[in-house]
Amino acid sequence: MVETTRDMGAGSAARAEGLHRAYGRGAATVRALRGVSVALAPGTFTAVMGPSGSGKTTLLHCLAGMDRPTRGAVWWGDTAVSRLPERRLAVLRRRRVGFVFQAFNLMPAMTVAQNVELPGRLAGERPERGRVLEAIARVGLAGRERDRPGQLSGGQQQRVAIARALVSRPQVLFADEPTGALDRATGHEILTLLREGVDRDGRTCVTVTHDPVAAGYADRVLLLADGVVVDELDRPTAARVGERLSRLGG
Ligand SMILES: Nc1ncnc2c1ncn2[C@@H]1O[C@H](COP(=O)(O)OP(=O)(O)OP(=O)(O)O)[C@@H](O)[C@H]1O
Repeated sequence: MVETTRDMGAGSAARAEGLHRAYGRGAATVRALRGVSVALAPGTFTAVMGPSGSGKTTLLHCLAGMDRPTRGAVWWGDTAVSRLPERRLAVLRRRRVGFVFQAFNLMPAMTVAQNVELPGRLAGERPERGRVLEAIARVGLAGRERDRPGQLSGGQQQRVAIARALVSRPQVLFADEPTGALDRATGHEILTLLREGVDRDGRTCVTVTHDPVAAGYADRVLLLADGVVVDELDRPTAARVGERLSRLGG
């Protein structure tokens, strides 16, 4: 197991210390994470890879405050996320992190702008029109604010989902296989957009992917197997990632 201690401590945008996450009880217990420690330096792009069932989504959900570890701690800057009561966590999560899913998860009856506004509205806030338009423009969809998701291509729908995640100006953007439902060329556009957010806006980005080419957009790849980090690659190329993955049987 590789302990990624290099960036530990203050200064990380987010970090996990000794994360364990078990599902179920007794003989049926699944140990999805078995002691994962990772630190995400601000303004970096990390790809999380590994065989199916290795714990990638569980790690992302724990780091994003969407799931609670059974043991261990998650930090966003100086804030101990895993100890926050649910309501405070919900408020902080909306301000500090964004999340993008493989399946876009847009509301089909709502317009692009309404989808982007939705998280704020659900939190009882009045949408700031300027911020909403800025987020939509940032993902290259200026002028499409009144369209419904059904009028957009898959790649454009994922852009809307990214705008929705970015409207609160989060420090960390988590993406779980954001290109998994897209063809390669469209996936490339989405990854370029995520990369630009890191390079231009200084955002921290973490993405789960099965695709070595997608991992090549990241600064660092973490390889998971059986709930632990087994390897780490800096400045990955698709070829090197593919080679390491095949060693893992993933
Ligand atoms: N809510 C849950 N209840 C029970 N078991 C779960 C739950 N979520 C995940 N697991 C189990 O935890 C393990 C890790 O799952 P996880 O989804 O994190 O893996 P993954 O690496 O993201 O897999 P994939 O690449 O297939 O999406 C798997 O054995 C999975 O079946």
